[in-house]
Amino acid sequence: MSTAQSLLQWVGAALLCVAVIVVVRTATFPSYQTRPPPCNATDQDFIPATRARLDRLSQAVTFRTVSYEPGRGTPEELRKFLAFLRASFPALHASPLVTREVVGNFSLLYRVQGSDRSLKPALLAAHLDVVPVTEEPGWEAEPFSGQQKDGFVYGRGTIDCKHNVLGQLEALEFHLNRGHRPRRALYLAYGHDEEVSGHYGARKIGELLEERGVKPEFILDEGLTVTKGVVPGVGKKVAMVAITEKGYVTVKLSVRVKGGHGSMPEKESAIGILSQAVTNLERNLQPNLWGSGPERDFAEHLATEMSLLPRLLTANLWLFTPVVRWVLAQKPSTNALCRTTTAVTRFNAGIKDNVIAPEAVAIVNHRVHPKQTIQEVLEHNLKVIDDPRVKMEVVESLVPAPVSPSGPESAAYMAIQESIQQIYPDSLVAPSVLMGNTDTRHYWNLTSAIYRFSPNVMTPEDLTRFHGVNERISVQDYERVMNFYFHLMRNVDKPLVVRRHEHDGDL
Ligand SMILES: CCCCCCCC/C=C\CCCCCCCC(=O)N[C@@H](CCCCN)C(=O)O
Ligand SMILES: [Zn+2]
Ligand SMILES: [Zn+2]
Repeated sequence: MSTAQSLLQWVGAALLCVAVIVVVRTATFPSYQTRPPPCNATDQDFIPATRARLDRLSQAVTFRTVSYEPGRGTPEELRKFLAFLRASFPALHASPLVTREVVGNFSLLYRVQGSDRSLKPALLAAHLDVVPVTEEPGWEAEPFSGQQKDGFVYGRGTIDCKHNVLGQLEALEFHLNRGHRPRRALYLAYGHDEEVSGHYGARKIGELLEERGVKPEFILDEGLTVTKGVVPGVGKKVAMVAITEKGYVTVKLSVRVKGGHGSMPEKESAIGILSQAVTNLERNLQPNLWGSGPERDFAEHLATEMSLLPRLLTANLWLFTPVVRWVLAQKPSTNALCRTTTAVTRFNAGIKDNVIAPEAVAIVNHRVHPKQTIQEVLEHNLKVIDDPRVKMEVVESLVPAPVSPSGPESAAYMAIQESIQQIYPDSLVAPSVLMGNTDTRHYWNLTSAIYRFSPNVMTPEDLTRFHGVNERISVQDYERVMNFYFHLMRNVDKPLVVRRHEHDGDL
Protein backbone atom coordinates (compact mmCIF):
# COMPACT_ATOMS: atom_id res chain seq x y z
CA MET A 1 0.00 0.00 0.00
CA SER A 2 1.38 3.40 -0.97
CA THR A 3 1.92 6.14 1.63
CA ALA A 4 -0.90 8.14 0.04
CA GLN A 5 -3.32 5.21 0.34
CA SER A 6 -2.46 4.59 3.97
CA LEU A 7 -2.79 8.32 4.72
CA LEU A 8 -6.22 8.28 3.10
CA GLN A 9 -7.23 5.31 5.22
CA TRP A 10 -6.15 7.13 8.38
CA VAL A 11 -8.05 10.24 7.41
CA GLY A 12 -11.14 8.14 6.64
CA ALA A 13 -10.93 6.37 9.98
CA ALA A 14 -10.49 9.67 11.83
CA LEU A 15 -13.51 11.18 10.06
CA LEU A 16 -15.60 8.13 10.88
CA CYS A 17 -14.60 8.44 14.56
CA VAL A 18 -15.57 12.12 14.56
CA ALA A 19 -18.91 11.31 12.88
CA VAL A 20 -19.66 8.61 15.47
CA ILE A 21 -18.86 10.98 18.36
CA VAL A 22 -21.06 13.68 16.81
CA VAL A 23 -24.00 11.30 16.38
CA VAL A 24 -23.65 9.78 19.85
CA ARG A 25 -23.39 13.17 21.56
CA THR A 26 -26.38 14.47 19.60
CA ALA A 27 -28.47 11.45 20.56
CA THR A 28 -27.50 11.45 24.23
CA PHE A 29 -27.18 15.16 25.00
CA PRO A 30 -28.78 15.83 28.41
CA SER A 31 -32.10 17.61 28.72
CA TYR A 32 -32.04 20.50 31.15
CA GLN A 33 -35.78 21.16 30.91
CA THR A 34 -37.76 20.18 33.98
CA ARG A 35 -41.51 20.27 34.39
CA PRO A 36 -42.86 22.44 37.19
CA PRO A 37 -44.56 20.75 40.12
CA PRO A 38 -48.35 20.91 39.75
CA CYS A 39 -49.76 24.32 40.49
CA ASN A 40 -52.51 24.24 43.11
CA ALA A 41 -53.96 27.58 42.00
CA THR A 42 -57.75 27.73 41.80
CA ASP A 43 -59.98 30.05 39.76
CA GLN A 44 -59.92 32.40 42.73
CA ASP A 45 -56.14 32.62 42.35
CA PHE A 46 -56.32 34.27 38.95
CA ILE A 47 -56.05 38.02 38.36
CA PRO A 48 -58.19 38.85 35.33
CA ALA A 49 -57.27 41.79 33.11
CA THR A 50 -60.42 43.71 34.02
CA ARG A 51 -61.27 47.12 32.58
CA ALA A 52 -60.14 48.76 35.85
CA ARG A 53 -56.74 47.04 35.76
CA LEU A 54 -56.18 47.83 32.07
CA ASP A 55 -57.20 51.43 32.67
CA ARG A 56 -54.67 51.70 35.49
CA LEU A 57 -51.90 50.59 33.12
CA SER A 58 -53.13 53.01 30.43
CA GLN A 59 -53.20 55.84 32.92
CA ALA A 60 -49.69 55.01 34.13
CA VAL A 61 -48.47 55.53 30.56
CA THR A 62 -49.94 59.04 30.44
CA PHE A 63 -47.38 60.29 33.00
CA ARG A 64 -44.42 61.46 30.89
CA THR A 65 -41.77 60.30 33.34
CA VAL A 66 -38.95 60.71 30.83
CA SER A 67 -35.28 60.58 31.80
CA TYR A 68 -33.01 62.63 29.53
CA GLU A 69 -29.63 62.72 31.28
CA PRO A 70 -28.42 61.82 34.78
CA GLY A 71 -30.05 64.42 37.03
CA ARG A 72 -32.23 65.73 34.18
CA GLY A 73 -35.59 64.06 34.30
CA THR A 74 -39.20 65.13 34.70
CA PRO A 75 -39.75 65.82 38.41
CA GLU A 76 -43.33 67.10 38.11
CA GLU A 77 -44.45 64.03 36.14
CA LEU A 78 -42.72 61.72 38.61
CA ARG A 79 -44.48 63.44 41.51
CA LYS A 80 -47.85 63.01 39.80
CA PHE A 81 -47.07 59.38 38.96
CA LEU A 82 -46.21 58.64 42.60
CA ALA A 83 -49.50 60.18 43.72
CA PHE A 84 -51.35 58.15 41.10
CA LEU A 85 -49.79 54.91 42.34
CA ARG A 86 -50.68 55.72 45.92
CA ALA A 87 -54.31 56.39 44.98
CA SER A 88 -54.59 53.36 42.68
CA PHE A 89 -53.68 50.66 45.18
CA PRO A 90 -55.64 51.47 48.35
CA ALA A 91 -55.33 48.08 50.06
CA LEU A 92 -51.56 47.95 50.00
CA HIS A 93 -51.16 51.60 50.94
CA ALA A 94 -53.52 51.18 53.90
CA SER A 95 -52.10 47.84 55.04
CA PRO A 96 -50.31 47.85 58.43
CA LEU A 97 -47.97 45.23 56.89
CA VAL A 98 -46.68 47.61 54.22
CA THR A 99 -44.29 50.52 54.61
CA ARG A 100 -43.61 52.96 51.78
CA GLU A 101 -40.56 55.20 51.49
CA VAL A 102 -39.66 57.76 48.88
CA VAL A 103 -35.91 57.53 48.28
CA GLY A 104 -33.81 60.05 46.35
CA ASN A 105 -36.89 62.33 46.02
CA PHE A 106 -38.79 60.18 43.50
CA SER A 107 -37.86 56.50 43.82
CA LEU A 108 -40.09 54.11 45.76
CA LEU A 109 -39.20 51.42 48.25
CA TYR A 110 -42.01 49.28 49.68
CA ARG A 111 -41.52 46.68 52.37
CA VAL A 112 -44.13 44.06 53.11
CA GLN A 113 -43.59 42.57 56.52
CA GLY A 114 -43.17 38.78 56.70
CA SER A 115 -44.24 36.68 59.67
CA ASP A 116 -41.24 34.32 59.54
CA ARG A 117 -38.00 36.15 60.35
CA SER A 118 -35.91 33.11 59.43
CA LEU A 119 -36.77 33.66 55.74
CA LYS A 120 -34.59 36.18 53.92
CA PRO A 121 -36.67 38.80 52.05
CA ALA A 122 -37.35 38.72 48.32
CA LEU A 123 -36.83 41.89 46.29
CA LEU A 124 -38.71 42.70 43.10
CA ALA A 125 -37.43 45.70 41.16
CA ALA A 126 -38.55 47.81 38.20
CA HIS A 127 -38.33 51.47 37.23
CA LEU A 128 -40.67 54.43 36.99
CA ASP A 129 -38.95 56.36 34.21
CA VAL A 130 -39.07 55.86 30.45
CA VAL A 131 -36.92 56.82 27.48
CA PRO A 132 -37.93 59.82 25.36
CA VAL A 133 -39.91 59.46 22.15
CA THR A 134 -37.87 60.28 19.04
CA GLU A 135 -39.12 62.13 15.97
CA GLU A 136 -39.40 58.77 14.16
CA PRO A 137 -42.83 58.47 12.51
CA GLY A 138 -45.02 55.36 12.58
CA TRP A 139 -46.74 55.37 15.98
CA GLU A 140 -50.22 53.86 15.60
CA ALA A 141 -51.32 55.60 18.83
CA GLU A 142 -49.98 58.63 20.66
CA PRO A 143 -46.91 57.43 22.63
CA PHE A 144 -48.16 58.84 25.95
CA SER A 145 -51.86 58.10 25.41
CA GLY A 146 -51.97 54.59 26.85
CA GLN A 147 -54.59 53.98 24.16
CA GLN A 148 -56.22 50.54 24.13
CA LYS A 149 -56.64 49.29 20.61
CA ASP A 150 -57.10 45.88 18.97
CA GLY A 151 -56.19 44.00 22.14
CA PHE A 152 -53.08 46.07 22.96
CA VAL A 153 -52.20 48.92 25.29
CA TYR A 154 -49.92 51.35 23.44
CA GLY A 155 -47.29 53.71 24.72
CA ARG A 156 -43.93 54.35 26.36
CA GLY A 157 -43.43 52.14 29.34
CA THR A 158 -45.84 49.37 28.33
CA ILE A 159 -42.92 46.92 28.00
CA ASP A 160 -40.16 49.03 29.62
CA CYS A 161 -41.26 48.82 32.29
CA LYS A 162 -44.42 50.27 33.81
CA HIS A 163 -46.04 46.90 33.06
CA ASN A 164 -43.75 45.38 35.69
CA VAL A 165 -44.39 48.15 38.24
CA LEU A 166 -48.16 47.95 37.80
CA GLY A 167 -48.12 44.15 37.49
CA GLN A 168 -46.28 43.76 40.80
CA LEU A 169 -48.53 46.23 42.59
CA GLU A 170 -51.68 44.58 41.18
CA ALA A 171 -50.41 41.19 42.38
CA LEU A 172 -49.67 42.50 45.88
CA GLU A 173 -52.98 44.37 46.09
CA PHE A 174 -54.81 41.20 45.04
CA HIS A 175 -52.92 39.16 47.66
CA LEU A 176 -53.64 41.62 50.48
CA ASN A 177 -57.29 42.02 49.48
CA ARG A 178 -57.66 38.29 49.96
CA GLY A 179 -56.36 38.59 53.48
CA HIS A 180 -53.00 37.04 52.73
CA ARG A 181 -50.33 37.56 55.35
CA PRO A 182 -46.87 36.77 53.90
CA ARG A 183 -44.33 34.60 55.69
CA ARG A 184 -41.40 36.01 53.73
CA ALA A 185 -40.79 39.76 53.76
CA LEU A 186 -41.00 41.34 50.32
CA TYR A 187 -39.37 44.51 49.02
CA LEU A 188 -40.53 46.36 45.92
CA ALA A 189 -37.87 48.77 44.64
CA TYR A 190 -38.70 51.24 41.87
CA GLY A 191 -35.92 53.55 40.70
CA HIS A 192 -36.82 56.79 38.94
CA ASP A 193 -33.76 57.19 36.65
CA GLU A 194 -32.86 53.69 35.43
CA GLU A 195 -32.76 54.85 31.83
CA VAL A 196 -29.82 57.11 32.69
CA SER A 197 -27.93 54.67 34.94
CA GLY A 198 -29.90 54.96 38.19
CA HIS A 199 -27.37 57.22 39.95
CA TYR A 200 -30.00 59.10 41.96
CA GLY A 201 -32.62 56.37 42.37
CA ALA A 202 -31.56 52.73 42.56
CA ARG A 203 -28.08 53.66 43.80
CA LYS A 204 -29.67 55.37 46.81
CA ILE A 205 -32.02 52.42 47.38
CA GLY A 206 -29.04 50.02 47.20
CA GLU A 207 -27.05 52.10 49.69
CA LEU A 208 -30.02 52.36 52.05
CA LEU A 209 -30.65 48.59 52.02
CA GLU A 210 -26.95 47.90 52.54
CA GLU A 211 -26.82 50.32 55.50
CA ARG A 212 -29.78 48.50 57.01
CA GLY A 213 -28.10 45.13 56.51
CA VAL A 214 -30.85 43.83 54.20
CA LYS A 215 -29.67 40.64 52.45
CA PRO A 216 -32.35 39.46 50.02
CA GLU A 217 -32.68 35.78 49.14
CA PHE A 218 -32.86 36.97 45.54
CA ILE A 219 -33.58 40.01 43.41
CA LEU A 220 -35.69 39.99 40.25
CA ASP A 221 -35.59 43.05 37.99
CA GLU A 222 -36.70 43.78 34.41
CA GLY A 223 -34.73 42.00 31.73
CA LEU A 224 -35.09 39.50 28.95
CA THR A 225 -38.53 38.12 28.23
CA VAL A 226 -40.39 35.10 26.98
CA THR A 227 -39.47 34.96 23.29
CA LYS A 228 -41.24 33.35 20.36
CA GLY A 229 -39.36 32.68 17.13
CA VAL A 230 -36.27 34.50 18.37
CA VAL A 231 -33.97 31.59 19.29
CA PRO A 232 -32.62 29.87 16.18
CA GLY A 233 -33.83 26.28 15.79
CA VAL A 234 -36.34 26.35 18.67
CA GLY A 235 -40.05 26.39 17.86
CA LYS A 236 -41.42 26.64 21.41
CA LYS A 237 -41.53 29.80 23.49
CA VAL A 238 -38.25 30.39 25.32
CA ALA A 239 -38.20 32.31 28.59
CA MET A 240 -34.80 33.91 28.96
CA VAL A 241 -33.85 34.56 32.58
CA ALA A 242 -30.73 36.69 32.60
CA ILE A 243 -28.15 35.58 35.15
CA THR A 244 -25.68 38.30 34.24
CA GLU A 245 -25.41 41.53 32.24
CA LYS A 246 -22.85 42.58 29.69
CA GLY A 247 -20.67 45.46 30.83
CA TYR A 248 -20.36 48.68 28.91
CA VAL A 249 -17.77 51.22 27.99
CA THR A 250 -18.61 54.44 26.21
CA VAL A 251 -15.69 56.16 24.50
CA LYS A 252 -15.32 59.58 23.00
CA LEU A 253 -13.21 59.79 19.84
CA SER A 254 -12.05 63.21 18.76
CA VAL A 255 -9.88 64.77 16.10
CA ARG A 256 -8.61 68.36 16.20
CA VAL A 257 -7.17 70.20 13.20
CA LYS A 258 -6.61 73.83 12.29
CA GLY A 259 -9.86 75.41 11.17
CA GLY A 260 -10.02 77.94 8.39
CA HIS A 261 -11.74 79.08 5.20
CA GLY A 262 -13.68 76.43 3.29
CA SER A 263 -12.03 77.58 0.05
CA MET A 264 -8.52 76.46 1.04
CA PRO A 265 -8.83 73.00 2.67
CA GLU A 266 -5.95 70.77 3.77
CA LYS A 267 -5.76 67.29 2.24
CA GLU A 268 -7.62 65.72 5.16
CA SER A 269 -10.34 67.15 7.41
CA ALA A 270 -11.16 66.34 11.04
CA ILE A 271 -14.39 64.86 9.70
CA GLY A 272 -12.58 62.66 7.16
CA ILE A 273 -10.03 61.40 9.71
CA LEU A 274 -12.73 60.57 12.26
CA SER A 275 -14.93 58.92 9.62
CA GLN A 276 -12.05 56.61 8.74
CA ALA A 277 -11.59 55.77 12.42
CA VAL A 278 -15.24 54.79 12.95
CA THR A 279 -15.27 52.88 9.67
CA ASN A 280 -12.24 50.91 10.91
CA LEU A 281 -14.11 50.11 14.13
CA GLU A 282 -17.19 48.91 12.25
CA ARG A 283 -15.17 46.83 9.77
CA ASN A 284 -12.95 45.22 12.41
CA LEU A 285 -15.35 44.09 15.10
CA GLN A 286 -14.33 43.03 18.57
CA PRO A 287 -13.56 39.25 18.68
CA ASN A 288 -16.37 36.73 18.49
CA LEU A 289 -16.19 35.00 21.90
CA TRP A 290 -19.47 33.07 21.74
CA GLY A 291 -19.26 29.86 23.74
CA SER A 292 -16.55 31.03 26.13
CA GLY A 293 -18.96 32.66 28.64
CA PRO A 294 -22.36 32.07 30.25
CA GLU A 295 -24.12 32.36 26.87
CA ARG A 296 -22.97 28.79 26.25
CA ASP A 297 -25.27 27.55 29.05
CA PHE A 298 -28.20 29.14 27.28
CA ALA A 299 -27.60 27.09 24.11
CA GLU A 300 -26.91 23.90 26.03
CA HIS A 301 -30.12 24.26 28.07
CA LEU A 302 -32.09 24.33 24.83
CA ALA A 303 -30.11 21.80 22.76
CA THR A 304 -32.53 18.89 23.14
CA GLU A 305 -35.42 21.12 22.07
CA MET A 306 -33.80 22.26 18.83
CA SER A 307 -34.42 21.01 15.32
CA LEU A 308 -31.84 18.48 14.08
CA LEU A 309 -29.10 20.67 12.62
CA PRO A 310 -28.90 23.27 15.43
CA ARG A 311 -29.14 20.42 17.94
CA LEU A 312 -26.23 18.60 16.29
CA LEU A 313 -24.15 21.79 16.32
CA THR A 314 -24.99 22.68 19.93
CA ALA A 315 -24.40 19.14 21.22
CA ASN A 316 -20.96 19.23 19.63
CA LEU A 317 -19.55 22.61 20.46
CA TRP A 318 -16.14 20.95 20.92
CA LEU A 319 -16.16 20.74 17.10
CA PHE A 320 -18.67 23.27 15.81
CA THR A 321 -18.10 26.39 17.94
CA PRO A 322 -16.67 28.30 14.93
CA VAL A 323 -19.75 27.43 12.85
CA VAL A 324 -22.15 28.50 15.62
CA ARG A 325 -20.18 31.73 16.07
CA TRP A 326 -20.53 32.53 12.39
CA VAL A 327 -24.27 31.75 12.30
CA LEU A 328 -25.10 33.81 15.39
CA ALA A 329 -23.03 36.76 14.23
CA GLN A 330 -25.35 37.26 11.23
CA LYS A 331 -28.23 38.91 13.16
CA PRO A 332 -27.96 41.88 15.57
CA SER A 333 -29.97 40.14 18.33
CA THR A 334 -27.74 37.04 18.32
CA ASN A 335 -24.54 38.91 17.45
CA ALA A 336 -25.05 40.71 20.77
CA LEU A 337 -24.42 37.38 22.52
CA CYS A 338 -21.23 36.76 20.53
CA ARG A 339 -19.04 39.70 21.26
CA THR A 340 -18.50 43.13 22.69
CA THR A 341 -20.68 45.20 20.37
CA THR A 342 -19.67 48.53 18.85
CA ALA A 343 -22.36 51.15 18.27
CA VAL A 344 -21.39 54.58 16.96
CA THR A 345 -24.18 56.54 18.63
CA ARG A 346 -23.20 60.19 18.08
CA PHE A 347 -21.17 62.06 15.47
CA ASN A 348 -20.78 65.83 15.67
CA ALA A 349 -18.71 68.26 13.63
CA GLY A 350 -18.95 71.53 11.82
CA ILE A 351 -20.65 74.85 12.47
CA LYS A 352 -21.13 76.44 9.05
CA ASP A 353 -21.13 75.49 5.37
CA ASN A 354 -17.96 77.43 4.50
CA VAL A 355 -15.92 76.93 7.69
CA ILE A 356 -13.49 74.04 8.06
CA ALA A 357 -14.50 72.16 11.20
CA PRO A 358 -11.69 72.40 13.76
CA GLU A 359 -13.00 69.39 15.67
CA ALA A 360 -14.97 66.22 15.02
CA VAL A 361 -16.31 64.07 17.86
CA ALA A 362 -17.87 60.63 17.87
CA ILE A 363 -19.32 58.62 20.74
CA VAL A 364 -19.00 54.86 20.60
CA ASN A 365 -21.04 52.68 22.93
CA HIS A 366 -19.64 49.19 23.55
CA ARG A 367 -21.50 46.43 25.41
CA VAL A 368 -18.79 44.25 26.88
CA HIS A 369 -18.88 40.46 26.56
CA PRO A 370 -18.56 38.73 29.97
CA LYS A 371 -15.22 37.20 28.97
CA GLN A 372 -13.58 40.42 27.85
CA THR A 373 -12.08 43.18 29.97
CA ILE A 374 -12.63 46.87 29.33
CA GLN A 375 -8.88 47.23 28.83
CA GLU A 376 -8.97 44.62 26.04
CA VAL A 377 -11.82 46.47 24.34
CA LEU A 378 -9.86 49.73 24.39
CA GLU A 379 -6.67 48.07 23.13
CA HIS A 380 -8.59 46.56 20.21
CA ASN A 381 -9.94 50.01 19.32
CA LEU A 382 -6.52 51.63 19.36
CA LYS A 383 -5.11 48.86 17.20
CA VAL A 384 -7.77 49.07 14.51
CA ILE A 385 -7.98 52.87 14.46
CA ASP A 386 -4.19 53.00 14.20
CA ASP A 387 -4.04 56.77 13.88
CA PRO A 388 -2.39 58.96 16.56
CA ARG A 389 -4.46 61.96 15.44
CA VAL A 390 -7.57 60.28 16.85
CA LYS A 391 -7.81 60.82 20.61
CA MET A 392 -9.80 58.26 22.63
CA GLU A 393 -11.22 58.93 26.13
CA VAL A 394 -13.43 56.75 28.31
CA VAL A 395 -16.69 58.54 29.17
CA GLU A 396 -18.29 55.88 31.36
CA SER A 397 -17.79 52.19 31.99
CA LEU A 398 -19.14 49.22 33.92
CA VAL A 399 -17.65 45.74 34.14
CA PRO A 400 -19.90 42.77 33.26
CA ALA A 401 -22.13 41.74 36.18
CA PRO A 402 -21.26 38.80 38.43
CA VAL A 403 -22.91 35.58 37.23
CA SER A 404 -25.81 34.47 39.47
CA PRO A 405 -26.43 30.78 40.23
CA SER A 406 -28.90 28.98 37.97
CA GLY A 407 -30.38 25.52 37.48
CA PRO A 408 -31.69 23.11 40.12
CA GLU A 409 -28.86 24.02 42.52
CA SER A 410 -30.35 27.49 42.86
CA ALA A 411 -33.67 27.48 44.70
CA ALA A 412 -34.46 31.09 43.77
CA TYR A 413 -33.78 30.50 40.07
CA MET A 414 -36.03 27.44 40.19
CA ALA A 415 -38.82 29.40 41.89
CA ILE A 416 -38.66 31.92 39.03
CA GLN A 417 -38.58 29.10 36.45
CA GLU A 418 -41.58 27.37 38.03
CA SER A 419 -43.56 30.60 38.17
CA ILE A 420 -42.83 31.17 34.48
CA GLN A 421 -43.97 27.67 33.57
CA GLN A 422 -47.16 28.02 35.59
CA ILE A 423 -48.07 31.01 33.42
CA TYR A 424 -46.51 29.75 30.18
CA PRO A 425 -46.97 25.96 30.54
CA ASP A 426 -45.52 25.18 27.11
CA SER A 427 -42.39 27.31 27.46
CA LEU A 428 -38.75 26.39 27.87
CA VAL A 429 -36.67 28.32 30.39
CA ALA A 430 -32.95 28.99 30.03
CA PRO A 431 -30.34 31.11 31.84
CA SER A 432 -29.20 33.96 29.62
CA VAL A 433 -27.02 37.04 29.30
CA LEU A 434 -28.72 40.45 29.19
CA MET A 435 -27.20 42.72 26.56
CA GLY A 436 -28.33 45.92 28.29
CA ASN A 437 -28.01 47.14 31.85
CA THR A 438 -30.53 47.43 34.64
CA ASP A 439 -30.71 49.06 38.06
CA THR A 440 -29.36 45.81 39.52
CA ARG A 441 -25.83 47.23 39.07
CA HIS A 442 -26.58 49.11 42.31
CA TYR A 443 -27.61 45.94 44.14
CA TRP A 444 -24.53 43.76 43.59
CA ASN A 445 -23.53 44.04 47.26
CA LEU A 446 -26.92 42.85 48.52
CA THR A 447 -27.00 39.29 47.14
CA SER A 448 -25.30 37.03 44.60
CA ALA A 449 -28.69 35.81 43.32
CA ILE A 450 -29.78 38.54 40.89
CA TYR A 451 -32.08 37.76 37.97
CA ARG A 452 -33.45 39.91 35.17
CA PHE A 453 -36.66 38.84 33.49
CA SER A 454 -39.85 40.56 32.27
CA PRO A 455 -42.80 38.18 31.99
CA ASN A 456 -44.20 39.34 28.61
CA VAL A 457 -43.68 37.78 25.16
CA MET A 458 -41.46 39.24 22.43
CA THR A 459 -41.41 38.07 18.81
CA PRO A 460 -38.68 39.12 16.33
CA GLU A 461 -41.04 41.84 15.11
CA ASP A 462 -41.39 43.20 18.67
CA LEU A 463 -37.67 43.65 19.34
CA THR A 464 -37.57 47.15 17.84
CA ARG A 465 -40.53 48.31 19.96
CA PHE A 466 -38.22 48.30 22.97
CA HIS A 467 -37.09 51.98 23.23
CA GLY A 468 -38.60 52.32 19.72
CA VAL A 469 -41.77 53.07 17.82
CA ASN A 470 -45.11 51.48 18.74
CA GLU A 471 -44.11 50.20 22.15
CA ARG A 472 -47.12 48.14 23.25
CA ILE A 473 -48.26 45.17 25.31
CA SER A 474 -51.11 42.82 24.52
CA VAL A 475 -53.94 42.52 27.03
CA GLN A 476 -53.20 38.81 27.24
CA ASP A 477 -49.56 39.48 28.08
CA TYR A 478 -50.41 42.05 30.71
CA GLU A 479 -52.68 39.51 32.35
CA ARG A 480 -49.77 37.07 32.31
CA VAL A 481 -47.48 39.70 33.83
CA MET A 482 -49.83 40.25 36.81
CA ASN A 483 -50.33 36.53 37.31
CA PHE A 484 -46.63 35.73 37.00
CA TYR A 485 -45.84 38.07 39.89
CA PHE A 486 -48.77 36.70 41.88
CA HIS A 487 -47.51 33.13 41.39
CA LEU A 488 -43.95 34.15 42.21
CA MET A 489 -45.08 35.84 45.43
CA ARG A 490 -46.88 32.62 46.40
CA ASN A 491 -44.07 30.31 45.30
CA VAL A 492 -41.40 32.09 47.33
CA ASP A 493 -43.57 32.49 50.41
CA LYS A 494 -42.03 29.40 52.05
CA PRO A 495 -38.50 28.11 52.64
CA LEU A 496 -36.79 27.58 49.27
CA VAL A 497 -35.23 24.15 49.04
CA VAL A 498 -32.24 23.35 46.83
CA ARG A 499 -32.90 20.29 44.72
CA ARG A 500 -30.41 17.72 43.47
CA HIS A 501 -29.32 18.32 39.87
CA GLU A 502 -30.78 15.51 37.77
CA HIS A 503 -31.30 15.26 34.07
CA ASP A 504 -31.82 12.49 31.56
CA GLY A 505 -28.88 10.88 29.83
CA ASP A 506 -26.18 12.86 31.62
CA LEU A 507 -22.83 12.37 29.92
C1 LIG B 1 -30.85 34.38 21.23
C2 LIG B 1 -31.43 35.68 20.91
C3 LIG B 1 -31.37 36.70 21.98
C4 LIG B 1 -32.24 37.86 21.70
C5 LIG B 1 -33.12 38.15 22.83
C6 LIG B 1 -33.98 39.32 22.64
C7 LIG B 1 -35.01 39.42 23.71
C8 LIG B 1 -35.48 40.79 23.84
C9 LIG B 1 -36.05 41.12 25.10
C10 LIG B 1 -35.82 42.26 25.73
C11 LIG B 1 -34.89 43.31 25.27
C12 LIG B 1 -33.78 43.48 26.26
C13 LIG B 1 -33.36 44.87 26.40
C14 LIG B 1 -32.41 45.06 27.54
C15 LIG B 1 -33.01 45.82 28.67
C16 LIG B 1 -32.01 46.61 29.41
C17 LIG B 1 -32.57 47.86 30.00
C18 LIG B 1 -31.98 49.06 29.34
O1 LIG B 1 -32.34 49.43 28.25
N1 LIG B 1 -31.04 49.72 30.00
C19 LIG B 1 -30.33 50.83 29.48
C20 LIG B 1 -29.69 51.54 30.62
C21 LIG B 1 -29.04 52.80 30.17
C22 LIG B 1 -28.15 53.40 31.20
C23 LIG B 1 -27.35 54.53 30.63
N2 LIG B 1 -25.97 54.25 30.60
C24 LIG B 1 -29.25 50.35 28.53
O2 LIG B 1 -28.68 49.29 28.71
O3 LIG B 1 -28.96 51.08 27.55
ZN1 LIG C 1 -36.22 49.27 31.52
ZN1 LIG D 1 -35.21 51.00 28.91
